Amino acid sequence: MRIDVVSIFPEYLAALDLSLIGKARQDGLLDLNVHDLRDFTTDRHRTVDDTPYGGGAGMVMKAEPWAQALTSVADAEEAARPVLIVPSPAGAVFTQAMAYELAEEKHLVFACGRYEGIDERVLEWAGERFDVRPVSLGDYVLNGGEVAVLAMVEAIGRLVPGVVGNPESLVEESHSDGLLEYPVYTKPSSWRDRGVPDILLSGNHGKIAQWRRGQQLQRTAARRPDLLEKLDPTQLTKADKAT
Ligand SMILES: COc1ccc(Cn2ccc3ccc(-c4cc(N)[nH]n4)cc32)cc1
Repeated sequence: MRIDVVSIFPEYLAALDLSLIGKARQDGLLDLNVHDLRDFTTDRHRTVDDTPYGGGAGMVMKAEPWAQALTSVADAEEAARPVLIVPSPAGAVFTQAMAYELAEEKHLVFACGRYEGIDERVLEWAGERFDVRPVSLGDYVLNGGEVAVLAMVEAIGRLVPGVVGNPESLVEESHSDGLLEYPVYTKPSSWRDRGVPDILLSGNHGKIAQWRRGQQLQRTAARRPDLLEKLDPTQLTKADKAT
């Protein structure tokens, strides 16, 4: 998978050189490139923003530098249009289902806005070359798109085959089956007078799986009842319903 990120703070994305995503880049599983939007300006001051039409506080990101930057990353030979993900407070909320879907794409481009956002005409213009997706990280306000891109690249990148050493670990995790994950424990078995649930020490893998599933359902009901309502009834077994 090829990933291009455009930002006026490319150093913000340095975290993508680390850990799992960093190793995937070294291994050639992710062809990840970060671009400085200011490299696509033509004036001496490398201007990327200006005052908003209609007035109001703050500045708006100018269209032309974005058009130059996006044109330079849109590989003309590509058969399918790359997906252009534009983090925005006004976007569709990013979910694990979206991460799975985007992990299938060959080329993702992320446009990190700042200030009060990007001139809307960029998203309209980009629609000819890209599958444009405004995406929100959640219902809270950030100062720009970079934090959202770090989160999305990690969530998507880890689903690309070969990135996570043991694909098994992707199966039983929060949101992969629509539920929150069960509690986990490790040595020592007694820590500051707190023990580990006996079932986990029993070696009875069937009972352990049953207990873990029950924990998932209890946690989801307590912390995220909205997820339970979304569950397809066929995803709940008779035993689940008895929990
Ligand atoms: C009109 O309201 C606002 C307009 C812009 C901003 C600052 N800003 C500029 C670019 C940008 C990109 C993404 C986000 C963002 C995404 C999520 N989930 N929260 N905030 C914020 C962003 C704040 C608020």
